[in-house]
Amino acid sequence: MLRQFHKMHGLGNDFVILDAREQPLEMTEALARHIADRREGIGCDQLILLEHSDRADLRMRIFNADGSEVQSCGNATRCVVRLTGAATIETAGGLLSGASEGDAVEVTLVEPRFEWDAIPLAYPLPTDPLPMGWENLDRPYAVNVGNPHLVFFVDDLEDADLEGIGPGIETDPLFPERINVNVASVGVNSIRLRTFERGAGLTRACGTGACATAIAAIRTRLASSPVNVHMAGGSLTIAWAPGEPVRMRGSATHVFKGFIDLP
Ligand SMILES: N[C@@H](CCC[C@H](N)C(=O)O)C(=O)O
Repeated sequence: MLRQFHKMHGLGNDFVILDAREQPLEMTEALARHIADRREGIGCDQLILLEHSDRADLRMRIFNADGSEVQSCGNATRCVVRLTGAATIETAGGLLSGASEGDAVEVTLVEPRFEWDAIPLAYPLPTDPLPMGWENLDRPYAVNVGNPHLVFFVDDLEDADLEGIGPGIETDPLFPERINVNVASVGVNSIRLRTFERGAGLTRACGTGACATAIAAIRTRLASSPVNVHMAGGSLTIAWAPGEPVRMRGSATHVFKGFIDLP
């Protein structure tokens, strides 16, 4: 059956968005991987499936390029708010909200979690920081913002071979659900960030990575809220205070609309 899709991106982190609210669609890991494949399918970092929700304006399901279904995606949340006008969005990572404001979209994600079993880790360890190291990356902060992140603060962003070291950290048995890996350097209330995403590899920007990194920086007083986070694809403004959900503001871009033949 021919289905319409939207290609969108948030700061170069790109998505195929399929709206299955009227016509349900059974998504499998293999089908998601095929659609996300840049040679065989349409190509994207994440496939986003919109479904009906009883709790919110819509339900957003997120599939990484490797086909794995995950809980949250900050950049896609802004894209879905822009595309549909939804004010509330149900995800596996929690209930989110958002609104378009001129060229920008502001979304409120969830309250971050820091406990070892909420990250989750395989066994109890402190998470602020985690007393662990991988090659020249040491003592990351672990933060769950709906999905799991590690944040390494470094002096020189270019020193970290994130592409080389990312897969080993992502799949370390310490992280039973795998993990997203962020490397960041902090300037005067601004952060430079690179992210190796679980199930997708290096991306041009990661919204939840920016949130997790800003939260870790605010918590450790390296930065104060709101803070600008700069990534290869552009910048986001992140606001957070302890005990509150994290807020993210940035662009969401529609690229084109097309049709794909799906079973
Ligand atoms: N690009 C995203 C995060 C997508 C999911 C992530 N790779 C995971 O597995 O948790 C973002 O903008 O937040």
